[in-house]
Amino acid sequence: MASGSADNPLLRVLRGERLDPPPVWMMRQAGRYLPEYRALRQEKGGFLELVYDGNAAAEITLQPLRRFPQLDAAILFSDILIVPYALGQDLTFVAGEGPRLSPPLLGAPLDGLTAAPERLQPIYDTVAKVKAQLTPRKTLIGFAGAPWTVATYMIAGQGSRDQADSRALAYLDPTRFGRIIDAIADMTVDYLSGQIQAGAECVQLFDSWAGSLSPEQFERWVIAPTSRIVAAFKTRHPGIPVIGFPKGAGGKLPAYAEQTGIDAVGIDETVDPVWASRALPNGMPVQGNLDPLALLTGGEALGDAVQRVLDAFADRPHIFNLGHGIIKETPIAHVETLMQLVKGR
Ligand SMILES: Cc1c2[nH]c(c1CCC(=O)O)Cc1[nH]c(c(CCC(=O)O)c1C)Cc1[nH]c(c(CCC(=O)O)c1C)Cc1[nH]c(c(C)c1CCC(=O)O)C2
Repeated sequence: MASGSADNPLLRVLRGERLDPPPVWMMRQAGRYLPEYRALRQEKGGFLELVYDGNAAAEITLQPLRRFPQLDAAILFSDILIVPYALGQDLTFVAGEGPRLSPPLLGAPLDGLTAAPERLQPIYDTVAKVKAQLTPRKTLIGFAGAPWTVATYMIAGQGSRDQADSRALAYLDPTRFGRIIDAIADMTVDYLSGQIQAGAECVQLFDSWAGSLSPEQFERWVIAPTSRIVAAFKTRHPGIPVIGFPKGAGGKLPAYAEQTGIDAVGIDETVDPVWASRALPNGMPVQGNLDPLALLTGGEALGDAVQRVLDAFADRPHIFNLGHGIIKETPIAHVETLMQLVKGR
């Protein structure tokens, strides 16, 4: 099933080739910094309405590629919190406040939820719609949240600054916490697999809160469940690349890269790319790590920051990306400049 990567830059790099210029995409490239996204969101009412409208979601997935022809990949427009929704929690997005999941698992048992895997089906339809409209040179990236990050939302019922409730539960009742992690991991394997069957060509696991765990807890709740997901996924889809993005992992990145079975590792903007290039396994593709604030700011600082990233990864397979999602106030003109800086005029 390792479909033709011959003329597809992102897949070539994910399979270990170095390309100059590198392929480029941006985390959160479909979203609020684009006026065409804001217009559709206004029209359809809310974020979840967009995700569950296949035509709208496919259109939003493709919007950034229409505007920036240099982009090498489309990332499915959806959200990591669709998995908790499929596990039976209610999901809403409160304007200006972010996501809410109920009941929060801090006060309610997991087995009180009724799994609803049919809530994933519309997402696969979106994937198929996007795939049908993409040229073979552009890669379609599927994604899911990693169990630790998803668990922090399920337990608190919303985003939380330091994930304290989840970290405490993990110490207090590791058996109960482990059951939550396992339920997320199982659903995630099905979810990623469904995206591949529908036409996605690689997947990324977002572990946005990996940075809040102590080394032992990181081992137990980031590395171990990620390894299980990757192993199960690879059994179903041998040869399909997995990108792992453990945001904030810092010095724990080499262990993550070596032990989880992922094919490529995403690094955030706090990681020194020169260190990362030396410390990460030889030949492993690295994705990152322009500071989203440099992109927001633009000007000379942006040019310098882009060059530092390109230089640091000159000797290994590299996928140019931001260290985290694009900030919604980022001017379109700065993204155009970034594309020219990475790809040459
Ligand atoms: C933690 C997390 C979430 N979602 C995601 C993460 C992990 C990555 C990260 O750390 O940024 C991942 C995500 N969310 C979204 C995508 C789509 C694809 C893409 O990257 O372009 C992806 C990959 C769309 C979205 N997901 C969300 C929006 C904004 C919706 C809107 O207001 O229009 C988009 C475009 C909403 C969302 N979704 C989530 C939050 C906390 C919020 C509200 C805060 C915010 O608005 O940024 C959970």
